[in-house]
Amino acid sequence: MRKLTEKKLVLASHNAGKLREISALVAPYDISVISAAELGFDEPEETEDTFAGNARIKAHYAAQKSGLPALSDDSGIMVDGLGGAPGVYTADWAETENGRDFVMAMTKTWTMLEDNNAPFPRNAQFCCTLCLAWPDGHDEIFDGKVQGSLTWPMRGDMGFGYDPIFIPDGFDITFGEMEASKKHEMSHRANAFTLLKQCLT
Ligand SMILES: O=P(O)(O)OP(=O)(O)OP(=O)(O)OC[C@H]1O[C@@H](n2cnc3c(O)ncnc32)[C@H](O)[C@@H]1O
Ligand SMILES: [Mg+2]
Repeated sequence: MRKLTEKKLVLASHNAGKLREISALVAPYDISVISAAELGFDEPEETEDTFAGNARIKAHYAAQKSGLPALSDDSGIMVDGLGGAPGVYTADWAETENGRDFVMAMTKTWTMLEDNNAPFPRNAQFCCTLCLAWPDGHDEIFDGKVQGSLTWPMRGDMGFGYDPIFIPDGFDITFGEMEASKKHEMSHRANAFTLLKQCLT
């Protein structure tokens, strides 16, 4: 496993919620971060059908363009009652002509469960794959998950994406109602980051 010796890292994501969370996770280390958007990079097409495949595309693209190591995050929610969907296509489910609409995506997810008469609890897991890639083509991949169940109606305006309908196991609040510092202790992203820490110390 390669360690990060460089003190500067590109965050290869265009999602403001992820950037906030990843920046907070990296903050205790002596590493300065800059996002792909701040560097003016466009978003590469996510053409793979796995989290790791798309995480690799994003991290290698930013590492090549910047000449710096880059960290990407590919993530999504897998709903048991929908056979694991939307999974890798979680962001795609929110796409509209006018940009992403997560209220619409959450409504669609819940409506499909209702239509399927899915049993309760409506279990789901958030998955996150982090990819740390270097300009020479080397990469390290780390996976994290968090189990929980879906609830309706939506609750809370913290977090982002599908957070308002996801209750992590052992809690009675949604990620949308959870303080960021708490989410950073136990989210799919935090769990993947715990493994990635080996590269930072
Ligand atoms: O690809 P980048 O630029 O990183 O940003 P993105 O939003 O397109 O990210 P993904 O392609 O990985 O799509 C994952 C989607 O899954 C959702 N998601 C991932 N992590 C989440 C979290 O912690 N809370 C809520 N929703 C999350 C969120 O809506 C994302 O848009
Ligand atoms: Mg994306």
